[in-house]
Amino acid sequence: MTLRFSKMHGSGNDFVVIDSRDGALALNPSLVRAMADRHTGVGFDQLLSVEPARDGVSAFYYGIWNADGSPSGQCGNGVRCVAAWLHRAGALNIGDTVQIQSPSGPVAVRLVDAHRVTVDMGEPIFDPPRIPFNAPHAADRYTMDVDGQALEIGAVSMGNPHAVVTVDEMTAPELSRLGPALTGHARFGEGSNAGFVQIVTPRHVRLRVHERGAGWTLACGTGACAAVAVLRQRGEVDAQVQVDLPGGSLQIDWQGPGERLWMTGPATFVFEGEWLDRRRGD
Ligand SMILES: N[C@H](CCC[C@H](N)C(=O)O)C(=O)O
Repeated sequence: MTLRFSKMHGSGNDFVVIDSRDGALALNPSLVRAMADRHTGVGFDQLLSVEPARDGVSAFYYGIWNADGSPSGQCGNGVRCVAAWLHRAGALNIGDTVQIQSPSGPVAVRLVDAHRVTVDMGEPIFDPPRIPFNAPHAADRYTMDVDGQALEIGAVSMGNPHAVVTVDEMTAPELSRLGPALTGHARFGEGSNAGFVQIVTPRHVRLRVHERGAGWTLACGTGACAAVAVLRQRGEVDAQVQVDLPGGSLQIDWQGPGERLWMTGPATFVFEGEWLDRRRGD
């Protein structure tokens, strides 16, 4: 079996994008894990499949698989790459706005240029059962035991679950322990992406994310959205925030509760390739 793919990244969060607009692609966790291997496979944080829309109104559907083979509901850096991929495939023009269906619902993308995309990510979700996060009611912060340490977190969904922790130092050594512990914390029923955010000014933050299903990544688009949503709900950042991640910067715009959140950032092509899957002997 051979699979053609595009290798892309959004601020260093890297992807394999596969064209399944004919709906023929049959992925499974073991194939995803094999392709994700950075020694014996192609290597990626997530695999994204471009498929026919399933809701009858979006232009396309896109599927999201983490490197460990688990599915996700949303991928901020990934949907920007899908938009740029569609432009390169001749299916989307610069300046156009088009709705793309994700596993957690539709988002609207607009090509600013061939390598920069703005996404209407919808409204952040703070209602615990919809994150899902185990709490009696929604709050702008929760204190919980993480690996023996009392940690104050924010919890929000951007179509996928996020925990957000404010830190004074991005290089704090305990982050390497707290990241995985928070990602697998039992209060997040489906796991979480764990973001550690330092407020530089109300319009500028730094962020590192330990992603569910992928580990520490160079950037996380929904993580940037989640961090701004949590901090803005607390009144600690402005409506427009630059989020600096290890792999690059994203621009997040959110007026506040009840409003939709917008993310703008890059989408970069790296190479085109063909996956020669010899595991089946073909
Ligand atoms: N690891 C995430 C999916 C990818 C999110 C991230 N790469 C982004 O850009 O939003 C999850 O399991 O929910």
